[in-house]
Amino acid sequence: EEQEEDTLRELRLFLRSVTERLALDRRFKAFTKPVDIEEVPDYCTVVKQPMDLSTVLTKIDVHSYVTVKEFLHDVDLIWKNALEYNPDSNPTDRQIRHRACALKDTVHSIIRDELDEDFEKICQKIRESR
Ligand SMILES: O=C(C1CCC1)N1C[C@@H]2C[C@H]3C[C@@H](O)[C@@H](O)[C@]2(C1)O3
Repeated sequence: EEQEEDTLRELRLFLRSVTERLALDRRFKAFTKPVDIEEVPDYCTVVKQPMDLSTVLTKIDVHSYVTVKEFLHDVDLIWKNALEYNPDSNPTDRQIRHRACALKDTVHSIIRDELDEDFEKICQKIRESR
């Protein structure tokens, strides 16, 4: 009902605010756009579900997320994909993994600091009802 749409509108505003902060952080520039599969032809053979911050913003706007948990699942994909595709001990891979870990830790810290657990509980009830 209308109250549910009010809740989901507030969820989208919160998720946009979090995602935009991440996208503005220079450490996370490599995560802002999809990996260019013309530049990296084997990427899709290694990474089964590519994800990036611009895709997360699009998913917010098309109402793909009904809970913060679903949003965090996608941001965690960005982190896991980066570790999976860049596992080696060379400085480039290490820098990507360091930044991926910072992305994951930063988003979880923002959520812990700014999300009311009762709000997420209401979102979960809406998700279970659909
Ligand atoms: O995994 C990624 C992105 C970094 C986080 C997401 N890429 C795979 C390629 C390997 C490495 C160096 C460049 O070849 C560049 O194309 C990529 C992009 O970085």
